[in-house]
Amino acid sequence: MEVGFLGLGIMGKAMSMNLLRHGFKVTVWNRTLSKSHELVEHGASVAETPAEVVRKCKYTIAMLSDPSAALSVVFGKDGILEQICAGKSYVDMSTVDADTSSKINEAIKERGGYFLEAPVSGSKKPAEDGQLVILAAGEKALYEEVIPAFNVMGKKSFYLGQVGNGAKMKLVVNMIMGSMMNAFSEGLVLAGRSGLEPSVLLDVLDLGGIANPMFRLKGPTMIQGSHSPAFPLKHQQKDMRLALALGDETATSMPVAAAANEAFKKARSMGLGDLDFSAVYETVKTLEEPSRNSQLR
Ligand SMILES: NC(=O)C1=CN([C@@H]2O[C@H](COP(=O)(O)OP(=O)(O)OC[C@H]3O[C@@H](n4cnc5c(N)ncnc54)[C@H](OP(=O)(O)O)[C@@H]3O)[C@@H](O)[C@H]2O)C=CC1
Ligand SMILES: O=CC(=O)O
Repeated sequence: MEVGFLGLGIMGKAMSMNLLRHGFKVTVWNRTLSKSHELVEHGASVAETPAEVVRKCKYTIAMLSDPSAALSVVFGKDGILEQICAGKSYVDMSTVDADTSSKINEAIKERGGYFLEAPVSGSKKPAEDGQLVILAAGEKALYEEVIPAFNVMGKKSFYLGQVGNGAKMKLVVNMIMGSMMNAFSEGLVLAGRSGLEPSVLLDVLDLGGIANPMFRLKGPTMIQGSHSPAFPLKHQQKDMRLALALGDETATSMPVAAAANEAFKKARSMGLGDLDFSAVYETVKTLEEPSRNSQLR
């Protein structure tokens, strides 16, 4: 199967590498050309524009940062719309909102093409290991056609119905994850400030009913103050923002998510946006400092 792949960031690089490893013929495009070099060493071809990828490939997959990137690659100069036509398909795996996905779907359908949204749950390591959870929605026939590619990139694919449902499911999941990360960060800080050993807290958590892979994976590095990016904090904040907008639309009160979003915004304002989203821990530590200092004075 020949596929195009747009966006070779943390996720796109790992996902396209998996496709190559499993025998897919892959043509890649990335805004910053240098990121395609490693893929080329592993057998990928490079295209100069998203339009060129679509011209060459029946199926084009995208993994881009946010709604504005997703829209510009479709609607911009040399974008997807310039070449999409009957018999060609576009699968956007970026995390965006339902409105963005719907705009893309309508434009592609107008030109006779097929569209599937398919955001993923799982981070850098699951992407490298082909263990993502794929949340697809849109053209059912296309979903069935691209299952071989999904099976390489993920451990489980869900088909969720009409376009928008994949985006919504992903935003709900990441809203929960971002809120959990904030509670976890506060717990680690609280433990330390209470004279407890944060590493022991990790052991206690891991044996109880709220044990989870995220605490297990991120806890030890967070304690060390190391936040090498697997899931960049700026993207987690984008997801909180989009989830809160979904909450606005559906009149869903989400005070916990709103507070978590503020913490991620604070972290971005501190210049931590390109670090892992676990860096919100540093914000919690900093926010605690003033009252702590005044107590010490
Ligand atoms: N990292 C993770 O753990 C996960 C991320 N996601 C989601 O996947 C998507 C990608 O994430 P990730 O790989 O981590 O992000 P990165 O920041 O590592 O990569 C973003 C990609 O988008 C491209 N891009 C950004 N803006 C534009 C633009 N205006 N036009 C064209 N290309 C653009 C970048 O190109 P360039 O190299 O030129 O900057 C890069 O290829 C996001 O939507 C994220 O929320 C979902 C699950 C897990
Ligand atoms: O979107 C991030 C993830 O880990 O899933």
